[in-house]
Amino acid sequence: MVAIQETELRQGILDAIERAKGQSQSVLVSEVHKIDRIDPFYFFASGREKFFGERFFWKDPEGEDFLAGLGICGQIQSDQGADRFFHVEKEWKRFMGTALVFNKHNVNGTGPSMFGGFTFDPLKKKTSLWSKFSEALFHIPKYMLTIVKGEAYFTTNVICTQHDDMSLFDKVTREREEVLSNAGQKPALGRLDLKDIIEIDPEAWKQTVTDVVNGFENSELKKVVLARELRLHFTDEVQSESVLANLLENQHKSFTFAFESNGDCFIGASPERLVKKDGASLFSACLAGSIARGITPDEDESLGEELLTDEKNLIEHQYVVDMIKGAMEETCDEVILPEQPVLMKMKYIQHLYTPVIGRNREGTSLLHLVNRLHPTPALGGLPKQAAIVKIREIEQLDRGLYAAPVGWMDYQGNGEFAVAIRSGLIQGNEASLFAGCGIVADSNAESEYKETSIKFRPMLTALGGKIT
Ligand SMILES: C=C(O[C@H]1C=CC=C(C(=O)O)[C@@H]1O)C(=O)O
Ligand SMILES: [Mg+2]
Repeated sequence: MVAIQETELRQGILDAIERAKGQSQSVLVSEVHKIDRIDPFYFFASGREKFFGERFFWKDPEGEDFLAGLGICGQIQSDQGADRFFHVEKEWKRFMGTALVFNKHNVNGTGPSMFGGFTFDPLKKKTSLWSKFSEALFHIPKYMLTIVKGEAYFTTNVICTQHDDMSLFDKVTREREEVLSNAGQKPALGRLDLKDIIEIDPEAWKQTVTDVVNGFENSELKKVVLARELRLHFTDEVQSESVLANLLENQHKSFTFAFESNGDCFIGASPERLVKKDGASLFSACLAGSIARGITPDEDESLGEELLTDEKNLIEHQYVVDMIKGAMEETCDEVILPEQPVLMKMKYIQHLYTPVIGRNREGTSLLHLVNRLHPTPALGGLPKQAAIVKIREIEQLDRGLYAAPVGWMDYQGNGEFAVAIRSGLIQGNEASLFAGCGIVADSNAESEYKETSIKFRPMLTALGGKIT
């Protein structure tokens, strides 16, 4: 069992209550301890009973960084369209401006941090599907486990108001002990009993692809990413833990995430980084252009070769490279990227991949970069604004957080956002899965349809579906 012996929390809470009285606003106290390693998945799962609907999980593709949060001690949200990035940034700064932080460890993702995301397009008409998520939604957890390079850190966040007294300290330390004593236990996972899969209007989707291709000639548009949806029904309630366990087992080289809000859970295993900030170092990625994996090593290699030389996929990819390079150059002194894409091989699919590294000029925040980059032409299209408008008009789908920035930021401004593809929304005993592909002048509706079918596989299999 992991125990926390020494704590500065008592004094912190005392000071924060005083501060809250003086300022007539609530004050966050955050304390970080280095602890013996706990499995972050066990930690997430251990919160089911007490914190269901208030949890998040995050793993980076290298499997080096994990964040898992239980409980919500603060929330930042916005349903405004245009300035939601700015709003979240402003609220976060306001929160952090008064916070008392006890953190001896200079490690990203420890101390006060928020986890969440921005929907793909706040101006798209919202359906009931995404009613549990705002256009921008971030949670500051009560308890957070951070694993960085094998070392474990535990953050306790407490909000103190002018009306609190020291009974708050007793309450928090008792709850924290309980959280830590449950956290190391292997969870019992529920069965996933998938009843049926409804493919939402595939013929209409193919027709839309053909219409977009035919429309390119007389328009400024060069690329539009179109997505489609599967609706799944289960015999029983789907436990996000079971899905997450399957994703962690099978999708190693992915950002694996789960984000709960009001009982629904957005979950996925995405190969695509939007942007990571570590001090002045920035990392982004261009990921577009796809082909299946081969059954034999020879077939796999020749499919990879085909992708690396295929004109249509190279164009689809190059649009993304040009946009990300241009955006990074605006805020970086130096931007480094290889001249040619390489292959990124995932379990069921291979992609063209160009990593981008930059040195950030001082003052550019992570959320500014997220705003500037989203959506890249791997998710929206080119030109950016015209593509978003086109998708808004013709796509028969409420994307919500699909293809949108999902990730975390800490109180020092470091953090990471993935592009939430290969993802789905779990709602009781139903789920919606989403997959899209980049439509360019040389696209063919049938082969784009097949490409989306492959892209459904990671989530479909994680939910107990069969590979077709
Ligand atoms: C939009 C998706 O994939 C994007 C990322 C990689 C490759 C893509 C492609 O080749 O079309 C897409 O741009 C998705 O998986 O839903
Ligand atoms: Mg494609």
